Amino acid sequence: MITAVTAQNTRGVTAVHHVPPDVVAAQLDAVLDDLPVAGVKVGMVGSPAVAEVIAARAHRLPGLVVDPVLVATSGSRLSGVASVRPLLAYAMVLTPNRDEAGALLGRRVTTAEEMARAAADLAGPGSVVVTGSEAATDVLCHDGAVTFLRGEPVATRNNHGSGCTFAAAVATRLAHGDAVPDAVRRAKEYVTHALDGARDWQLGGGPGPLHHFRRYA
Ligand SMILES: Nc1ncnc2c1ncn2[C@@H]1O[C@H](COP(=O)(O)OP(=O)(O)OP(=O)(O)O)[C@@H](O)[C@H]1O
Ligand SMILES: Cc1ncc(COP(=O)(O)O)c(N)n1
Repeated sequence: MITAVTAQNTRGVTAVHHVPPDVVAAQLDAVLDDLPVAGVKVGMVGSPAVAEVIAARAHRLPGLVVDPVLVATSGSRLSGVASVRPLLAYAMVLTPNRDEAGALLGRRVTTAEEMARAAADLAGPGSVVVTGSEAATDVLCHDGAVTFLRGEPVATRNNHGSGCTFAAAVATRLAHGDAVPDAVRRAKEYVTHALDGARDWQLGGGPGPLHHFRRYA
């Protein structure tokens, strides 16, 4: 589903065109009315009206992973908190990074303890992973239990879309029937592998992408 068209490269976002809510609704209905949807990942939403369109169909969106995209790594604002809030109650897994968790809670989320508290406070019926970016330690709150997921930090500047990749991989594993903790663990392994595969790429003047198809290379 296209919710917004962005003009961006490794250095920044230069334009955003928001797709009208009725067109987003039509895209969703076109798929839901015809195809067996097994998993869904929501990234940049763009407007509260589009969030409402998605929320109104939440009962038809299995394995819903919500990545509350607010600001691009390059610093450009992509969405407001009001465009994410209507979806929180429906997320099977919510995947904010520290800044996004902080914006949703209205407080600083920086340290490991703050990440753990944020994951617990954001978790409701669904689970939450607060991601730790280059430190590679994420915090999962699932079924009321908080777990630290320690990864292997990859020394690279190519991390454009690491959070989007992670959330999409979680949704994919859920669609394959994994339980949430397994889906999150496998998604993290995939992201680490994809980051490592693009470690030395020189693409553009800013942070480049991950090697999503490394296993097929
Ligand atoms: N340099 C790195 N080395 C290892 N793991 C990383 C690195 N950077 C990010 N990760 C992992 O990638 C996943 C996505 O988290 P991250 O915090 O980067 O998301 P994000 O900030 O929302 O990403 P983006 O906004 O760039 O899409 C997490 O599992 C995190 O630990
Ligand atoms: C459409 C869209 N969605 C998400 C991101 C966040 O990714 P990043 O933080 O790596 O810039 C982005 N830049 N653009």
